[in-house]
Amino acid sequence: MSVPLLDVRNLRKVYPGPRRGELVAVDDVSFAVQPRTCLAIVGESGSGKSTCARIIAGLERATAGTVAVDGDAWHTGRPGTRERRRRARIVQMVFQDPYQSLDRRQTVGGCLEESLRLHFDLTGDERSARVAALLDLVGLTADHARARPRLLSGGQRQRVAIARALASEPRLLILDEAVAALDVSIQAQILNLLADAREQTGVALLFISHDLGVVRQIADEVAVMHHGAIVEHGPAATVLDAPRDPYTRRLLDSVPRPGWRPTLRPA
Ligand SMILES: Nc1ncnc2c1ncn2[C@@H]1O[C@H](COP(=O)(O)OP(=O)(O)OP(=O)(O)O)[C@@H](O)[C@H]1O
Repeated sequence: MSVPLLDVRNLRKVYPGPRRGELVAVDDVSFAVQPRTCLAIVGESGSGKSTCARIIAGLERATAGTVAVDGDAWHTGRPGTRERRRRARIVQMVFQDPYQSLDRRQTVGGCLEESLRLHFDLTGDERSARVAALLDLVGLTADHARARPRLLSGGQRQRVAIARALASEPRLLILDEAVAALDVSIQAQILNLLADAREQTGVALLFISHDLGVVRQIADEVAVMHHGAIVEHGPAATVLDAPRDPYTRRLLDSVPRPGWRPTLRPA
């Protein structure tokens, strides 16, 4: 088997807990992401998904364990500026709320240009052409390039956040609940655009979500997290259609299916 793009081994994160105790947020987690594939990490709120993502992206220190990219071991402490920039060429992250991460005073075009300036030595014309190509990739136009985030819808803002993340031509995009705040029809559009981006750029996806319906639409492989540990990991069709672990089954049972009706209990 070829060297994975991302290889996470025995990751552990312990936070100080209540009353001088410890809170084990991530407990001996291992997984790999192959180039050009999508691994989804699913689980309920508090299961440790975001903590794993933040450690891989260098936003959080690991207590123990290793993260290797292309076989190159990454120090799991907090990286310095130069190392952060080097890693940003390889791994980018998109969060749930793009409004928080976009500069409200900056136009969409300005935001993409800034990212390109940070990572590449391009002429003005080359940069403009790259901005146009990125906008096109995420289904936005030159009109959007002149707009500021407050004039955009939630879905459009998330498109901008994805374009900005793709500007550095990363090998891996980590999406942490990136479609959770969007309407179902907008979610579907964003998932389609991620599939197109994957096809066109070859970027691999680490897709973090509590929503198994969404995961079914995008993932090749699924890892299920519960209380900080991975309880099941395999091809998406196997995990979602023939789960072996009781927790995965419970998680799947709680997803509304077509024709599902809420049970009304008397008050
Ligand atoms: N900075 C922190 N300090 C202390 N505890 C933390 C911190 N960040 C996360 N935790 C705790 O670690 C556990 C895992 O949190 P994490 O955010 O990774 O879970 P999650 O599965 O991503 O859930 P969510 O989707 O709600 O963020 C939770 O119990 C959380 O309260």
